[in-house]
Amino acid sequence: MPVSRYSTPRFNPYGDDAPLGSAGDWEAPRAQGPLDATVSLPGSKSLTNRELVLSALADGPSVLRAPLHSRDSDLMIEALRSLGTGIDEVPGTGAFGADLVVTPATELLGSTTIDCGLAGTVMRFLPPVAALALGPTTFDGDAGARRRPMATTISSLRELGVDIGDDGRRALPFTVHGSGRVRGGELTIDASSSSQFVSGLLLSAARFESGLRLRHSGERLPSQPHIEMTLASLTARGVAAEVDAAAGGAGWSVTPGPISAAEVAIEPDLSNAAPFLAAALVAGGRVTITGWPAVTTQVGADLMSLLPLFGASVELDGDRLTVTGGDVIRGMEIDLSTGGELAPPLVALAALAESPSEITGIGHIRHHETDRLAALAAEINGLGGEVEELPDGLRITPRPLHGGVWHSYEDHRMATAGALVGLAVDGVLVDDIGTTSKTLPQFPELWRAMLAGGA
Ligand SMILES: O=C(O)C1=C[C@@H](OP(=O)(O)O)[C@@H](O)[C@H](O)C1
Ligand SMILES: C=C(OP(=O)(O)O)C(=O)O
Repeated sequence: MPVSRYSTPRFNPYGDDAPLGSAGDWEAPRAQGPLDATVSLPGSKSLTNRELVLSALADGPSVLRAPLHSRDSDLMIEALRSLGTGIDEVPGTGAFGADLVVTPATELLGSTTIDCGLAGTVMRFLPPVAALALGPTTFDGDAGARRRPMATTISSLRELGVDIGDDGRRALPFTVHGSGRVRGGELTIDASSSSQFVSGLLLSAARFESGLRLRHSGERLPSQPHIEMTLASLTARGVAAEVDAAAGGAGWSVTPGPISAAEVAIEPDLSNAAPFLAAALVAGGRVTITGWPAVTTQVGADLMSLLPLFGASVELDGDRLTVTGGDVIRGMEIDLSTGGELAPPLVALAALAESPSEITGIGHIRHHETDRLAALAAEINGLGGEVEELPDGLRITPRPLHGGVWHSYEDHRMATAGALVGLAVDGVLVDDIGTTSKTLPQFPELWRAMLAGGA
């Protein structure tokens, strides 16, 4: 199995008792005063990995401009290549590496093993693609990936007539025995633990013989903007994909037909902007992110309304978004069900606020890279904080924090949340800052440049 340039060492957070200051810990820099920084960020993980999949299924070669290059996008590229897709690097138009030319395979071929790492987008978006390939494709990933929910992907494909072996598996590893065709049709699934179950099916559905009429039936549907992103990416490539009005917002249909080749410019990752923008609240001063899109389906755009709730002021000037910290960080009550991936930095902010907060609607983030509710509570409480786990969120009562090891749990957003706390607290040691390579390998440099007032 190819080893990604961005692989981080395997690490069991629950077994680790590394002493303070052990080799590999990253001393989170303290802010020395108010910030005045401009930061440019690499491309969106969610957009890059969707466009890679759609390009591989398209009717001709596509070009991705300024795509993300990180562990998650590397894994997606390697997986699609191993199914026969041509993916070539050409000189980049962005500041963060090569552009990509994606040439679809004449016929997708299985007989391969796909390493999903810890990438939800790889493990949920590619099994339907493997079903369209000829031959067996085995999916596996990190130890943490084997704990992430996959039952809905497996049962969906089985209901659409795809052979996934008969060993009753509900998680990685499993093998999709692709026959080169998927029947498609009507399907009802429970996507309450991840919107990626919906997106994964929709992305391939135009290539199913009957397309797909999909419904969600379950107690909640998290991360709906990510489903809107999937629909928008499909329609931009000429696919008839829409919300099924009859299903009250919890149904979608995709008509069978070609997926157009396209030249697509990938927007900067607005969710990765969260710790940088939140830094202006923690340290004071202001942080500007460049390349902020005027129109986007990225849930990170919600930071424009979320950060003012904590006391920031926000100004969009052309494509530059500036967040300026207020006198204090205010605590607040928010339902974050649409943007669970923004929870780690916002919980870190809440721990540094002047009054308590409750962040709810995010029970599903127990199934992200790690159980983020448990991890955030453990790490903040480990530094003297008071965070209580709720069934679907966290209650955060700010307390004076002290230094110590902040565990990353192989979770990029846990690592960056530790960096945010470390801006305000002496002696915070993030044990695995390298895990930010999942979506933002440049994080340590960009963070130091932000503190130095750089770009
Ligand atoms: O489709 C996507 O690109 C994503 C969907 C969301 O997943 P969940 O619905 O599992 O939260 C989000 O949290 C994740 O970071 C990326
Ligand atoms: C939940 C996340 O990732 P994944 O795409 O692996 O689900 C995330 O990036 O916050």
